[in-house]
Amino acid sequence: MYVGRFVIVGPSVAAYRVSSRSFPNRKMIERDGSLTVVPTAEAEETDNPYVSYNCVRTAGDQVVVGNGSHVDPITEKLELGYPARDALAESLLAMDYEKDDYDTPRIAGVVGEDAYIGTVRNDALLVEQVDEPTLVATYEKDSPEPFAFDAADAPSAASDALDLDFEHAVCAAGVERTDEDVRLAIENGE
Ligand SMILES: NC(=O)c1ncn([C@@H]2O[C@H](COP(=O)(O)O)[C@@H](O)[C@H]2O)c1NC=O
Repeated sequence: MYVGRFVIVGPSVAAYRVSSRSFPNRKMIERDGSLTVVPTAEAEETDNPYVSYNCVRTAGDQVVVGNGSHVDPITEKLELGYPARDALAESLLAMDYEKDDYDTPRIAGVVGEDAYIGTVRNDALLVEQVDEPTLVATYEKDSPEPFAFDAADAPSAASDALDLDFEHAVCAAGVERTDEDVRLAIENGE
């Protein structure tokens, strides 16, 4: 099954995976504590505005994951003290679904003392508190649903997400939050 990009919120572990039919030549890099999706050296030039972005950012002891540029305003609102529910709902609604050929939804998660997951589609805005591993994807599985995911730390969250049996895996990020710190990991595919 092809579900496109997906987010899993654990609730103290999270993962974000890029799966892509159209833009497979991408990888994640770490910059100043953020993870960014960028083209690989082999990638053809594109003017698609949705395929390179910060996919993981930290705001104090909270971490934001998502499939596009909405990760930035969500992070900035958390830094201003907005509750995670409101930061997600306001940013997703303001930026809305992607204006591409598929009306691709925006998906995101926040890991913190409380954890949330959300999506904005062309027919819905959904933001939910998470207390068990929960997945939302851009296609097919496009409403948050419980999902068996038992990764215990950031590296295994990234590698387990990359290995999940959904088509066209490209790269994945893992997040682990403890009371002491936040850890991030990257797993880039072949
Ligand atoms: N975030 C991403 O990594 C990403 N990759 C592709 N898209 C969008 O989704 C469309 C479909 O891509 P694909 O056929 O790879 O699923 C692309 O034309 C692009 O508008 C993305 N936008 C949202 O998921």
